[in-house]
Amino acid sequence: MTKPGQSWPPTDTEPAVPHEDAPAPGSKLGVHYSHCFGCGDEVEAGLHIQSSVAEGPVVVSQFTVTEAHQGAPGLAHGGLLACAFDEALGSAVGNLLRKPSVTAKLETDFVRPVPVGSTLHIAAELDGVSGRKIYVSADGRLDAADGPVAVRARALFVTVGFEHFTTHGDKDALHKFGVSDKERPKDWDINP
Ligand SMILES: CCCCCCCC/C=C\CCCCCCCC(=O)SCCNC(=O)CCNC(=O)[C@H](O)C(C)(C)COP(=O)(O)OP(=O)(O)OC[C@H]1O[C@@H](n2cnc3c(N)ncnc32)[C@H](O)[C@@H]1OP(=O)(O)O
Repeated sequence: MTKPGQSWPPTDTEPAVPHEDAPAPGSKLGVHYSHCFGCGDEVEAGLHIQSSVAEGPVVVSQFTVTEAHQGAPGLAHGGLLACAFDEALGSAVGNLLRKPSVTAKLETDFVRPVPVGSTLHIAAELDGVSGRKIYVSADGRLDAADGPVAVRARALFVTVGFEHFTTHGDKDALHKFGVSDKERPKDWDINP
């Protein structure tokens, strides 16, 4: 998406201001969908990422690499690491801005190998908003919040209407996300 040295975000943006109903710093974030490969508790070989809100427009997540996540023997698969970042970045966008949004572009830099048994500490920060476009980036550190950086990611999310999920996915998507028609206009900004 961006070459080394190119500025980020790649366009003029407004600051990303958390929604007034966004969970407060310190809040633990629950599973957004039990069958989500990133966070769902009903996906046995999933990533089981756990996230919470930090200070600033930041969400911190932990992902522990298991044998189910290998590429090379004893090492995490790069595509699964990208998946972990998609989830962590999406969690920051969805929970802080409370706008239904999807990943349009995801860029990852793999800086160090990530062994099975290690825990990635991912800090995802909202970098700016330009209309429907939300720019967000993250660092993943090995085994501690101040450990060495193993993976970096940058992404563009694009805000969509809830019909994106009900039209292209499951007609009961809203219900499965735990978003009721009644709360939707108040709690979710769907007309950016
Ligand atoms: C999941 C949300 C749940 C919500 C409710 C519960 C919340 C719980 C809280 C939180 C947890 C969430 C955790 C989830 C984590 C995982 C997220 C994923 O993996 S999502 C699946 C993968 N992504 C897709 O399947 C998208 C497929 N693509 C599309 O549907 C479309 O292409 C879409 C919507 C991205 C854009 O299509 P258009 O027709 O609506 O809009 P156009 O005009 O094409 O794009 C808008 C702007 O974005 C730019 N843009 C679009 N794609 C771009 C790209 N690849 N690179 C650069 N710019 C791009 C365009 O140039 C345009 O910019 P200009 O307004 O003209 O300045």
